[in-house]
Amino acid sequence: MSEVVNVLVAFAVIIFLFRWITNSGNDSGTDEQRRAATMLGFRPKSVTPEMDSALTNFNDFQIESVSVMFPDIPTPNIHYDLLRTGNVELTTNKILERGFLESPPGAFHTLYPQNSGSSAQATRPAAQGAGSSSIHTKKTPSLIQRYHLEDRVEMGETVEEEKVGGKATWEDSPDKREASLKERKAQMILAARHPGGGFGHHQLALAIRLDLPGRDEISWWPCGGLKALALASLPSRPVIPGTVLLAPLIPEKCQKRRLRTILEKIYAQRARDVELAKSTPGTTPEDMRVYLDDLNIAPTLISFVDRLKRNPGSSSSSSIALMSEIKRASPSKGDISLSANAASQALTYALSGASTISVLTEPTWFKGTLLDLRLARQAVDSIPTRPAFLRKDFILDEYQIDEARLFGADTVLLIVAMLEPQRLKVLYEYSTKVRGMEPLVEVNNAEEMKQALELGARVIGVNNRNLHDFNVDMGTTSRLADIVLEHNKKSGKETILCALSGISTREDVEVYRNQGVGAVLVGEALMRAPKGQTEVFIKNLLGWESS
Ligand SMILES: O=C(O)c1ccccc1NCC(=O)[C@H](O)[C@H](O)COP(=O)(O)O
Repeated sequence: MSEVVNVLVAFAVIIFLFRWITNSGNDSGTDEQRRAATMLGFRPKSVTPEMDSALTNFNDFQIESVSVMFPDIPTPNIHYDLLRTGNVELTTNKILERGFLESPPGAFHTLYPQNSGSSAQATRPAAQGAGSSSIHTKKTPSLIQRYHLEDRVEMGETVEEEKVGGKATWEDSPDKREASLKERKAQMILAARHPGGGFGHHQLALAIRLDLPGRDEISWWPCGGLKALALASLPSRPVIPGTVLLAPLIPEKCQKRRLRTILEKIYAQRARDVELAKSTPGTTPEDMRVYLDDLNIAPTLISFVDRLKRNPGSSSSSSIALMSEIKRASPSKGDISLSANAASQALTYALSGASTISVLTEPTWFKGTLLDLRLARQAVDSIPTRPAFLRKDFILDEYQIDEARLFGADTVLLIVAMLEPQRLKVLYEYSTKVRGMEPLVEVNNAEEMKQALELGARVIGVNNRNLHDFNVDMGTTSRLADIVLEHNKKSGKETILCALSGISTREDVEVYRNQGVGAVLVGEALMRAPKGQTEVFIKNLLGWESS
């Protein structure tokens, strides 16, 4: 009997699933939505009309809401993330937690081409017909009206900022909690409104909404429930009154919490740099495609992996290759060698036996450029076994991989700590499959190492420097070396393990050599070698004196 019931239940579940799947297929929207889903690889969420707005397009409103709080984040990134989340709160949370949002893929720009006109135009899907956008014209009450604060405003009530910034207390009954919450909201509105006699309406509305993910959760929100206000205080241009007005409300501890690490700052700056380059005539993504695919004018490519296996010590059983870096400055050390000439430095490295020349092309913190890469490459181009060139940068977009190729790189750096797994995979595949370059995948711990191995990376660099706090721990590579050796043994693969950062002595190199490390990347120590002594320094460092 129970078997019959089981079969009936199973049958009912199958029918239900079948109907659900087929119905959701029917619901799956217009041709444009289906096309967008196919091109983006996920079904874009329609944007919900969740807040009052004088703006007529909800998409715009949501993007604008995030954008005023995070002017550092490029608008396309915000738009792309909102298509995934469909929700301002989820997107802002993501920015708070990670400090950045991924750049959208090329398909996004085809669907949502940038338009110099109104933001409404700029953010609407290209495929969408004029009549399909939502028009929201309803006149909405102000925050003062919505929270019934007219009388308090009339009476000239003021609220001290410190009072608002205090920690939320957990009241012992639902009624008291409700009342306390209501009062907190009222105080936030009054405090924000009072000093300047006005505030950025939708910004504050958003702050209040974010402050209440669920009534019962308020006591667990960070910073005493003022998370949203902390958002509004992130470094920004003070264009909207609410932004400057709200900033002083943030308790000091919250401000500290929200300080971004250097890696996050570099990411945000690089994302802006990429958007600028993409929108500059002559270097648009389409121009890059023409240079690389139609005209085929990128300098010739060599195999990074093969080149790493060849070095002045390759005849010995424990050979170790050198990746020598051109690095004028760094966030941790400031200026290192501002007068360095990339071309002459590259020639010296090549003649000293380097397998790879790593060129830092990041301008703001490292004082490098793509021109350095191009000239360094040109300086050694006639050497028959020239070193491979690594574009050492903070790669977050396929566009930078195209730039790298065009300026003469044979490989690019992909930093696991900086990229979401899916994005890392996309960039890895783009580099290998589309541009023919095996990247150097950088990791800093066992979790990231696992990710790099799952990716199938053939060259993995362990950075001894923690890019969030600059701490250099030379044992980092040593601790992770076994994972790679084990992986190689099991898989029969030959993943090359590289040690990055902090290497300056022969002893450093010897330790790694004995641990099966295949290459060391050295920057500062080489850049600081006395003039004319770089070649001697390298030969001594790698133990190549007799070669
Ligand atoms: O070098 C830094 O201060 C730094 C800070 C934040 C992100 C990256 C950073 N450096 C990039 C590197 O990984 C190094 O340039 C490279 O490994 C060489 O290191 P070193 O030999 O110590 O110059």
